[in-house]
Amino acid sequence: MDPKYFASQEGGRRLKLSDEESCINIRDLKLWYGEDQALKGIDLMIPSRRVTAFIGPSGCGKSTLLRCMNRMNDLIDTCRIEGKIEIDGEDIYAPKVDVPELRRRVGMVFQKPNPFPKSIYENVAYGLRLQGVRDRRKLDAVVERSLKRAALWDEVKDRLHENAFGLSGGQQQRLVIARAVAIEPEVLLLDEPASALDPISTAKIEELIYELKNDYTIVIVTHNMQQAARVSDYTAYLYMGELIEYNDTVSVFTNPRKKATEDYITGRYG
Ligand SMILES: Nc1ncnc2c1ncn2[C@@H]1O[C@H](COP(=O)(O)OP(=O)(O)OP(=O)(O)O)[C@@H](O)[C@H]1O
Repeated sequence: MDPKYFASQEGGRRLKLSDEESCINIRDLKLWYGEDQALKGIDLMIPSRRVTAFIGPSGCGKSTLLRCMNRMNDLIDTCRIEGKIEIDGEDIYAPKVDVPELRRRVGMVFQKPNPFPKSIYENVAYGLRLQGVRDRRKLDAVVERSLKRAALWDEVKDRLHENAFGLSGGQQQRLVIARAVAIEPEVLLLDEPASALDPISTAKIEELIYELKNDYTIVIVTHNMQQAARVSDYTAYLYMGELIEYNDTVSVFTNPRKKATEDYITGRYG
């Protein structure tokens, strides 16, 4: 793969995990759905204000691992977790943790855009209204700023009060990202955010991810190897619930340490 494709090559410098400031620390994380173990002792440090991609074959545990980071797996009755996840040094599974507040800090965007059946404006203002913000000028400012952050403002500024379902799929996904950033999270978890979109919308989402990493720690699950190479600074390759390889994206794609990683990224797997 041509090095110019790699976001992490910007400015010709190679990123190094050991130089990074840690945002999320995962230690010996094990997870079961009933009797089935989906994560088998994951150790991973996710750096601040970088993009980290999870890649690996279907069923290897990418989404499960992502969902652990804002405790979305709490919603699954059969799910049991051992090990530790710290965000900014705080154990997110400690009993005192306020889970809704954790989910405000750690926003999530899914594969299929899921705007609420409300206007564009109200979708973005939603989180602030939940927090009790009533001041119209403040809401207006946050809606505008968030839509600009999500590179959607110019396309929707004249129809803010129309229903969000009138937007295209790609616009809806950017709206969902605007809704997530409106409440100022620290981390954005993106679970295959572009896999339901056409190539032009996908390119817009990728550009957006590139912009957003200045302000947020981003973790993205993707099936698309080119996408992982294009958008991420670091790549983790998972296989059957284990972390096989984790390094800066250029190294993983051009000089993987493990044969299993090489087989997967070159398409020789399966
Ligand atoms: N809610 C659930 N209940 C039971 N088992 C689950 C649940 N969610 C996932 N699993 C199982 O856990 C394992 C890991 O699934 P997960 O969705 O995390 O993998 P993935 O790598 O994200 O896959 P894909 O790329 O297909 O989305 C799989 O064996 C899956 O069947």
